[in-house]
Amino acid sequence: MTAPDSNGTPMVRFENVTKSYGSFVVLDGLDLEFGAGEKVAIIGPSGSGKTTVLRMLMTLERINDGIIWLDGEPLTHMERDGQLVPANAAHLRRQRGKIGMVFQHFNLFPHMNAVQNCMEAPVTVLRMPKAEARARACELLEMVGLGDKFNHYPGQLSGGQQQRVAIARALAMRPKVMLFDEVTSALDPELIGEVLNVIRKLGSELDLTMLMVTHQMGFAKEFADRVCFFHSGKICEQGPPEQIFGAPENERTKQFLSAVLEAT
Ligand SMILES: Nc1ncnc2c1ncn2[C@@H]1O[C@H](COP(=O)(O)OP(=O)(O)OP(=O)(O)O)[C@@H](O)[C@H]1O
Repeated sequence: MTAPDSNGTPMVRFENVTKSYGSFVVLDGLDLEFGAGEKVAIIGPSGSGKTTVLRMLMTLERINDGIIWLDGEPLTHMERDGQLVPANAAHLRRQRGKIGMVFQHFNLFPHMNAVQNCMEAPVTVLRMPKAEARARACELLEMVGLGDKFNHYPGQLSGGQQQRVAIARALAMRPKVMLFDEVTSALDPELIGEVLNVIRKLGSELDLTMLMVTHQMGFAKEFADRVCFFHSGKICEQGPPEQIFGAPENERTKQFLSAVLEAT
């Protein structure tokens, strides 16, 4: 189902990944691939492990077993004396820069304006010259429709505008993969559309691998090349949106979708 890149290497590969908190197993031997440029929606009930998949990919926490690969290189591991060993903090930091993540809460720096928010990581992490980082920030803010808000501080922006700054900020690191974790959940209903429009635009204009945990089934159906339905830390069913939403095969998928669609 994945769209491999020209070398046939998936952009992301989870290989037998397990994540536990104490005795509670959240991801249970997960095998999963995402192709270069692929748009994937991750859906499933609360607590099924959707966010954990993104957090493990972002290396925000360590996995207990297995390995995650990014663009053919070990993400969670590093090579030492010809062996793959768990990555050290410096390796994780370097790898993390290749992945952009946008969260439910925008987490912008309140004392920085929109341009400064987008410049901060490229300057401090990538050591990008300030003029270049500023030009890139402006270009990205234009792309997310905030060309007239360069000097606005988060407190002067609506939730939807702040989330669009957060998207521009993540893109400023030139990530290979963008992760979106319920990015519209904290927004007032009338602001959701503007953020989804930006994601739609990025999907059509940039050749980025985009993984999205979402409860917006309508958007998932329209946007995703593939939908993965999670249940209890495993993929229960996956396939093109027309299959998952139109003719789901698994009983759990059917139950979940009928409950969600009934509630909307
Ligand atoms: N730091 C943690 N410590 C202990 N348990 C955790 C921790 N983080 C997540 N969990 C548990 O792991 C399970 C999976 O959480 P996760 O956030 O991945 O689910 P989710 O599918 O994204 O759910 P939701 O749709 O509600 O966000 C949940 O039962 C959660 O309580």
